[in-house]
Amino acid sequence: MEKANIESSKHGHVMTGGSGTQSYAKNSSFQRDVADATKLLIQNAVSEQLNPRNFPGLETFYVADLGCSVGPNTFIAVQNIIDAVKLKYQSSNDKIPEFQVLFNDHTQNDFNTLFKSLPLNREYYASGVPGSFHSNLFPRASLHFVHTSYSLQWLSCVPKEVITKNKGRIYHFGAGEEVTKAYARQHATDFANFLQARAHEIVPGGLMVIVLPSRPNGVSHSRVSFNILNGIFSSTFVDLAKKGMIDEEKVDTFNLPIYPTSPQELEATIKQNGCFSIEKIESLPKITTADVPHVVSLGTRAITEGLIKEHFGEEILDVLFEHFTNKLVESLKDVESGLAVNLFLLLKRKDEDNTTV
Ligand SMILES: C[S@@+](CC[C@H](N)C(=O)[O-])C[C@H]1O[C@@H](n2cnc3c(N)ncnc32)[C@H](O)[C@@H]1O
Ligand SMILES: [Mg+2]
Repeated sequence: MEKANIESSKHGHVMTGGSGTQSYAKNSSFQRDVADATKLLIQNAVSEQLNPRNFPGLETFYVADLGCSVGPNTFIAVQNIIDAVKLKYQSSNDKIPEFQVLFNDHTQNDFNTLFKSLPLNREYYASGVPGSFHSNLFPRASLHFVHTSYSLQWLSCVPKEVITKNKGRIYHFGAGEEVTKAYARQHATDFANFLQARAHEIVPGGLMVIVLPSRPNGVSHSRVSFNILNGIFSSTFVDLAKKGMIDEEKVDTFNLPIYPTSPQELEATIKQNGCFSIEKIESLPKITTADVPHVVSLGTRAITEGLIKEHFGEEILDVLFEHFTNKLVESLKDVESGLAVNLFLLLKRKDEDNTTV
């Protein structure tokens, strides 16, 4: 029995490193548009919800970006946060603190590329923090602002029961209720662990912004663009297996550990955790990037090729993504006809006795 896909996600699957033509850095313009779309929301979040008086005499303001990858998007998000915090301190006549930014991702993330591309004129100290954000990464009550964008759709692992049930596809969409429910349960468990760790690390009155692809409440998975796209990606593998280019059994045992959750699912876990108040939960304005098949294909490759290489071998990558691009020429309209909802959540850490600060 193949176990590669569980084990690989245990070590943590990372985006394609470096700054070459197939790197995440060069193929994540959609995620950059998401970061740009959050600028105003972050500004409002800080202006309305961050109170410098909660941190009297603060010398250093700690910002963490979780699942930062290699840049440049993380630098955009971090700058948006720092600009907003400076503005808030200025307008309330409080002394502006220094900023320490903690860039987190899995251990295998290409932190070298991240460090080499740090903005030269940055107004913050930078450190890298390796490890999974599903567990504790920072000391108690040490963070003032946590940000995470397009990372919390990743599960810590493929749910065990899916390995044997999800034959003939690499994604939960279309696999039936049982498989989808297993993914939903895994996401809820992972998110609960994520929140527990952040509750330990974020200072009372500290803020957390979570941005992620999502499924609107009550909407079937089949109407969500994110799922339609991954469904087409999944059928690319099946086509290659039919042509004898990859092993059918390998397709059965391969599963993408990603799940677009709904506001309802997130809210239930946040309430259960009890340490955060939900200050905002809303959809981002629609990202209007013109989707072009080869751009979408390259973007998908920069995100998934590490996982695929490990399971199927490097030699299938070029032909797989060429076929995926060709399929998208026909079917990108199906993705575009679905609902593409990106969620913006603003949480605030309650006081030690769990009253809202
Ligand atoms: C699509 S990238 C998003 C990167 C960046 N935030 C952006 O918006 O461009 C998702 C990132 O989340 C990271 N990631 C996924 N699960 C993680 C975990 N459990 N702990 C830390 N990082 C994780 C991946 O390694 C990857 O770099
Ligand atoms: Mg499978």
